[in-house]
Amino acid sequence: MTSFIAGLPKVELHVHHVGSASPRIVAELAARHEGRSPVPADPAALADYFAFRDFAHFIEVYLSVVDLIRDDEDVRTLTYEVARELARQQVRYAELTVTPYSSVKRGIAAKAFCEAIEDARRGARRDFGIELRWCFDIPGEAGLPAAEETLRVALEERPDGLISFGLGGPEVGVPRPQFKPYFDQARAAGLHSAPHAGETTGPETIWSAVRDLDAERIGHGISAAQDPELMAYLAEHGIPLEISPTSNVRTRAVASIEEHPLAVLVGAGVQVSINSDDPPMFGTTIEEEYAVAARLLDLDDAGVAELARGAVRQSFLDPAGKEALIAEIDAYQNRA
Ligand SMILES: O=c1[nH]cnc2c1ncn2[C@@H]1O[C@H](CO)[C@@H](O)[C@H]1O
Repeated sequence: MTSFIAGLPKVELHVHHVGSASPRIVAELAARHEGRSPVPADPAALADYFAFRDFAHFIEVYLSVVDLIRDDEDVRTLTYEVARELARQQVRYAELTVTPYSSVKRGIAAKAFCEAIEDARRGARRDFGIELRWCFDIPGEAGLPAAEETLRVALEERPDGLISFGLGGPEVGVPRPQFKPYFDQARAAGLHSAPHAGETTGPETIWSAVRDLDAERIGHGISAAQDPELMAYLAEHGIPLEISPTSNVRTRAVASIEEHPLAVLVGAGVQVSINSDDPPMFGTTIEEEYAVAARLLDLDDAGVAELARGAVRQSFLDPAGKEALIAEIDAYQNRA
């Protein structure tokens, strides 16, 4: 199964930009800012630094890594290296969650930021054969000013790879309805709606994401498992959940892998994709997440291939791109 997963052509629908920086890259950036950052400059020390007490602690640590990214060259290198690591694991297409607000606030001009990620996108296609798209997310903890700025960068810069609009960060104390006008404008401009909801709060946040933000896909959404009516709604309306099992354990949203609700959601007919979220921070990879999902769902190789096909169908890729990827998965599964 491990080698089947390793060779399987895959897509990633929920993976954060800065959260994907490898320990080597994080340590290199930390060394440049030594004495001015809590992030250790030794890759070996990062594993301890990435042990999270709870979700709030995770966000605190995440933002300390964001703080290491100071100029557009950092953004270019980070993005290109993230793509290299995804492609190495046979990820053919990834929708990367990018938070322009965090970089603009730290002094990187929006235009330079967007040029850097677009350079990396073209370079990654040329050098690694991977297609990247962007989900620009509002960091929820920064509230409406962040929503305003994220929408402005999305609409004014409109990088070619931009495909969706998101909302991340903490959910407690960050009600979703306040973001409705921003999602409405993003949707009107042709962007897909893919907010986080129900990662650290209950099903009511997912209902709100669906009703107020017109969500077409939900980041995490695991608390839907507590609400049969919501699961039926998500199944009926074809609103998939982007699931990252290890992330939920590492941020302590779920007490243990055995208690992860993935099987409950799938049993209720909800569409799911399997994703890595912030792989080095959670000590995981997309390959490992597929292995965990196979265990939780008791899947054989054919079942795992079907998970990968489901993620392609749920992606915001164009129909021809989806068809090509599904054909590639079929060919891999049926290889001699
Ligand atoms: O699992 C996650 N849930 C919510 N936000 C996350 C997660 N991983 C990374 N971020 C990132 O946290 C920042 C602060 O809001 C945002 O940049 C968001 O993309």
